[in-house]
Amino acid sequence: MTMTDIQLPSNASLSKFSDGTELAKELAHAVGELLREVLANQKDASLTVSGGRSPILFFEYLSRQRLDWSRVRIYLADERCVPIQDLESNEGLVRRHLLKGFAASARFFGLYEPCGSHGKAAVRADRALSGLSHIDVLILGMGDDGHTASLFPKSPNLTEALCPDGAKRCLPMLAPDDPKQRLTMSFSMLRTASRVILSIQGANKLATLQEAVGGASVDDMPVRAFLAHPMQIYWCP
Ligand SMILES: O=C(O)[C@H](O)[C@@H](O)[C@H](O)[C@H](O)COP(=O)(O)O
Repeated sequence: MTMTDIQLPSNASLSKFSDGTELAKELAHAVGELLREVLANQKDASLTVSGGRSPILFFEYLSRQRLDWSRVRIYLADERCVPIQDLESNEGLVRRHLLKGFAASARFFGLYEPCGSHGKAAVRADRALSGLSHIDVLILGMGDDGHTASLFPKSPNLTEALCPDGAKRCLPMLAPDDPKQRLTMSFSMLRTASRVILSIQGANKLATLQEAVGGASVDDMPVRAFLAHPMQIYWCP
């Protein structure tokens, strides 16, 4: 499949990079620019990032961006219900690879704290997000199944989590692979983002994007919910 094969909606743009290093550098530069632009017009900026394996290099480069990080609030689009020390923890990932260098002075708001049950952890996170009225910059990833954040096809609560006007900011979700218990920002929370970048790597995800663009069911591929909104897509082989 060549890059020109994908017919994106008019509100989406696709940028191709030679490899993961170039993508990470360019994405970090672009996010740095976006945050500086927000901070030129607002007293602070909210950045919401996704976890997984591919953002690590992006986080490292983003931490080297020179801006007033003390005015940036960093949130997670989703989290695995594991201790921070667990290598699967997105909070652990952000603390190791992003909250350092110039970005060390940013304020970070984690999603997961052990509190008795998956449902209680989600209620706590939902309350903790009550101070987040809107997202200035949102970085999403995508799985081969078309999930984004932890909005997984077939997960319990998916219908509520995808409701555009849903009351909840965070819900408990189940991933098909371990750790299954996840917390995710809801679509109604994520859709407040003024600037959305989807960052994906590899041929499989390009094929998934093609499938997502070519279909309509958001339940089957939750990433579709975001394709109706302005979005930049960063991709490398
Ligand atoms: O916690 C997570 O796993 C992410 O938020 C998730 O939505 C991720 O972005 C995709 O699963 C892609 O993950 P990779 O970057 O590891 O392929």
